[in-house]
Amino acid sequence: MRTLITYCTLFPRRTAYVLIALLAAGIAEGLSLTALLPLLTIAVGDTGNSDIGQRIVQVLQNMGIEPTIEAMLLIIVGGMILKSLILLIAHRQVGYTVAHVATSLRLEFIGALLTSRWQYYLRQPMGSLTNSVATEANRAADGFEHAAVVLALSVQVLVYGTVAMFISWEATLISFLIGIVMLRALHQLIRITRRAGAKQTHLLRELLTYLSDILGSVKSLKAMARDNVADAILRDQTKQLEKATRREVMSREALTALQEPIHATLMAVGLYLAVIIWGLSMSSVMVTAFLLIRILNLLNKIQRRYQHLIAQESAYWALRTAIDAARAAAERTAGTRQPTLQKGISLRHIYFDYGVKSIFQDLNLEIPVRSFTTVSGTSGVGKSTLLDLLCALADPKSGEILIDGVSLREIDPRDWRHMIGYVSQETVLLHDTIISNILVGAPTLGYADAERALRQAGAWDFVNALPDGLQTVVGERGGLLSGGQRQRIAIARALAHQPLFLLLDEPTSALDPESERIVCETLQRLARSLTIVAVSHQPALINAADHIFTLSKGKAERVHRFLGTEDDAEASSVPDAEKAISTSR
Ligand SMILES: Nc1ncnc2c1ncn2[C@@H]1O[C@H](COP(=O)(O)OP(=O)(O)OP(=O)(O)O)[C@@H](O)[C@H]1O
Repeated sequence: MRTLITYCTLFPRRTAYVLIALLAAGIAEGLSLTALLPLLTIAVGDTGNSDIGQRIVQVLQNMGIEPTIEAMLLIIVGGMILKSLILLIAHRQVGYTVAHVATSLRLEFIGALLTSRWQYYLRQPMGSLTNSVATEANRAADGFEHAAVVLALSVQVLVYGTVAMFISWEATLISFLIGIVMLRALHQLIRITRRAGAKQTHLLRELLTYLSDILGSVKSLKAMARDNVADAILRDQTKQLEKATRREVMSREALTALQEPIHATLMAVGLYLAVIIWGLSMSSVMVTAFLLIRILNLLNKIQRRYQHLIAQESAYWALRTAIDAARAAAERTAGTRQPTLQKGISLRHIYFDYGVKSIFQDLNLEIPVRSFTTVSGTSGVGKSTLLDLLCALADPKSGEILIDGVSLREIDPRDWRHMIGYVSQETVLLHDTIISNILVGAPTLGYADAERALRQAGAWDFVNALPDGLQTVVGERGGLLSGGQRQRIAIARALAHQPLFLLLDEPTSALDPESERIVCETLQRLARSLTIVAVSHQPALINAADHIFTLSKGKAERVHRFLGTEDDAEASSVPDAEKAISTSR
């Protein structure tokens, strides 16, 4: 019931349209049925025994309609056609609304997720997110459809009930009482459906979470013939899902199967009361019986539809919880100062931790503009975290990051990020063309920007040599390209919108020496007009930088280039910076 009310309050206008249309349809149907009585009375020549029959005949005569069989039949058929037309409009409205519900839930979830804090986003399993967008949004929208039908059927029950009341209030009352008893008696099956639906929602999430994890590392598992472990787990989860689905099917079918015999028994009792106990006229009994069958049928239908709604409701609530959690983790949008990058970036007394794990303690770092800075350090020391702080994906626990002297806290993170080009450590490309991968999220850019960015990243020659050039589809996660090619496409993506601040996390780790040389030269050239910070272990890249820092014990240490004797310099085939770094360690 809570879901039913929630749907109505979430989409009040659309629910109201649907209900008005269905109410009109119910009235049309009710009106055409009342014409049955005079039709029957005329057919059996029994007008004298039926009050209601006489009254309707009189009303029709007042309207200038002679109550002939033909006229009655026309009224019934006309009413039914009108009803069908109204139902068509109503059902179309329901269909459109169902699509709208799915779309708005999806957009709400995606919107909440994309504006959530990076640390929250990181903790979400990919499979669970895709399941929410695909499966849960659809199931929740199906739930809305069932809710709308439950409401519409309830309206129809009211219409029928009202019509039936005029004919025999006793029979109507009895049939409602009987209907309520039936609904209560079969409610246990609804409970089973609710549990089975919730189980399916939970299992679908687990299954898709596991599946997407496995698909992410399927190559290494396959190479070691260990994919059968994944197979076994996926099989087990799929079987459990089937079990839950069977339970839902069983309870649904049991409800339908039990409704029929109970219905027939109750009808027999109803007829007995009407004919034998109350001694109603034959025509009234026939119409009453007809109306009672309709009422009980409608009540049965309501219960069946309600059961469908209950089977889907857990998907809606799971999605709602996910949306609310993402909203609660929304990243700050406060900050009104417009960022500039004319002077430099300063990190002052930065403290940062991931819960119990402390990463930075009193970190201080100066990054001058139009320069190339590299940061190195042992694995896990916090190099990527430093980049996260610089692009405001993480906030320091204390201390300040100053952009041209303005605290990053006073700047809207999105305004700041518009000025940033970022190359992540793991190069994951979209399953799309090279040009789409480069221009993604930047609709104002075009072919010329992509070509310039590819040239800057030293990737133009290999892309141009491909049969489809920029239109080459790179495959799942860019799998049809080599690691080095992927990395250069990622660098081109970061350069496409001509950022002022370029952040690179191990940008040359997958490159051959020649490609690395090209990228280093590119970065040195770019550093004349923009500010670059690269995290790297690669001697060539470190050596190409203007400023070199190492991270150690939560602090940054400036590494000065080794200024040895001429002999030392000549002997140095290992990059100077690397020597200096190893000396400083
Ligand atoms: N979201 C997170 N939640 C908790 N701990 C994290 C999170 N991200 C990173 N860490 C931990 O913080 C430490 C620093 O991680 P970070 O990725 O910044 O290191 P790194 O120096 O870039 O390492 P590598 O060179 O191996 O990439 C690591 O020990 C890591 O396990």
